[in-house]
Amino acid sequence: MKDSTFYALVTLGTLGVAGLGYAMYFDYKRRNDPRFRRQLHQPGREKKKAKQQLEEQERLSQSQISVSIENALQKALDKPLPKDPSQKEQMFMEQVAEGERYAALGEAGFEDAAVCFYRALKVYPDPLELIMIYQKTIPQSVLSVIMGMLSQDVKRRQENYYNAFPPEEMHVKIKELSKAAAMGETMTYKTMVANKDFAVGDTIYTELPETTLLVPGLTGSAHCDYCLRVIADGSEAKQCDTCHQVAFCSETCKTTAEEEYHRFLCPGSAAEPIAAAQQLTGTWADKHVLSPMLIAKFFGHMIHVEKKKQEAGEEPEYTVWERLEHLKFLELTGTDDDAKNQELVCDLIGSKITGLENFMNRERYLMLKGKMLYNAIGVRADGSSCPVSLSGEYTRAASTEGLVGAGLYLVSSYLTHSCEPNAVPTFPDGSSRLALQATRPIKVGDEITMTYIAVGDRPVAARQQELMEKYRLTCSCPLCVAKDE
Ligand SMILES: C[S@@+](CC[C@H](N)C(=O)[O-])C[C@H]1O[C@@H](n2cnc3c(N)ncnc32)[C@H](O)[C@@H]1O
Repeated sequence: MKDSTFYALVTLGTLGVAGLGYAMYFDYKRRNDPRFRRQLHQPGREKKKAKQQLEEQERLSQSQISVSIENALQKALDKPLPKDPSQKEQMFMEQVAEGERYAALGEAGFEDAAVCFYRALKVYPDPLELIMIYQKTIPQSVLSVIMGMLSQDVKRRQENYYNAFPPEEMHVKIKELSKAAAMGETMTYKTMVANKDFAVGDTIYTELPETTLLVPGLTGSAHCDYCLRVIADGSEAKQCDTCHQVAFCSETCKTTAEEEYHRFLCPGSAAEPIAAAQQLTGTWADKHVLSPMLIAKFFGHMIHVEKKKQEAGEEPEYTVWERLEHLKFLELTGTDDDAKNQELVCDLIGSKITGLENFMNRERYLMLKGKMLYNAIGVRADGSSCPVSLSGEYTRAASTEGLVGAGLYLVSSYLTHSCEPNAVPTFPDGSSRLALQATRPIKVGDEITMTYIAVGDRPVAARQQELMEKYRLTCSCPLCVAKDE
């Protein structure tokens, strides 16, 4: 059964608009969606109106606009927004009516009108649709202020993002570093630094993954498909009642997996197989190509998390999508296989979430694949660390021994590679819960590093070649820089 269109709109509104930033999404649609472009640029009367609006916009000096944008945004954000859907609806109606009253006063009422319309936009499930309605119904000067508020709001959110992420209790910060790299270059990148001193063996933080994937061959009965833990001998593995192809270590893992992703990905019963799910499982099990399955699981997880927050009336500061957006990714050129996998993922998740096929276009699919390949970390069940290495695709890999799967971790993704790292991801519970352990003394402000590849006693050229091929990075770790000089 499909989830309601309203829920899908809210979810995709969150993903597509709040997630990417209204302005970016707006701009993206304008460039890529012909239907949207047509709606924006309607001929005849609309063109004339647009010209008048442009002239009006020019009349307002830049300084006037920017002052009023700052003020207006502050006013709009000063009062908290309701959380309850019916209160939101009521507030929406009130703000639009009030905005219209202010707009009717002419220029003197434009700032207050923009505040009201902006607050209405903040609670409307599909803000993009509302902007399109505003375009046809409110004075252009007010719309200009609203669009300015929007980009200012997005900018503020971007700037503030790392103030509250990672959470304080993890004792690390994300900082931008510039440093000398090989061959005299300077590199600037985001990295994780310590917020306090750590001794060798200390656990710096622990982190749960957003999504995980078991190595093919371990599914079925040996390991829990949700937390990757070994299912102990004698304990009753709880298999999916329909496909019997995945097992869970507990009823909780089974229920959570069902809610988050398995309801999309279950390949069905032997009697009635679901073709797309079977093919996706085959891509992973036979070809060892991990990204389609990771993407599908991640999507299921993200929609589940956002839906839960909505149901609980929580107003998350940032969505899971926004957090993912902040991670770097490999820019990839799509292959025919990618196109097929994108279709499979859309078929599966789109069968439950209306509108997903519009959201999950080629560009976004490749971006997600690039995020997974760049950031996923391998998981071992026995307490030591061993990033995954697969035949077709890879994750950060120190060695392939003891591998049970891969996970996407939003904080640990920021760990920089070093050929002589000061930390190592470990999995002390035997599950995918990651505990980052210090392997050297770390002082406040020090960059925290892990190794993405097998270092051993390999020569610098071999390491650099692998890092370039897999991560397109020229390693600036002390070991590589020293060897280059
Ligand atoms: C997976 S991301 C790590 C997090 C990333 N710094 C970010 O901003 O999200 C990999 C990127 O980090 C930087 N990086 C990681 N390890 C590095 C190293 N040893 N030397 C230089 N750059 C490195 C490069 O910019 C690389 O493209």
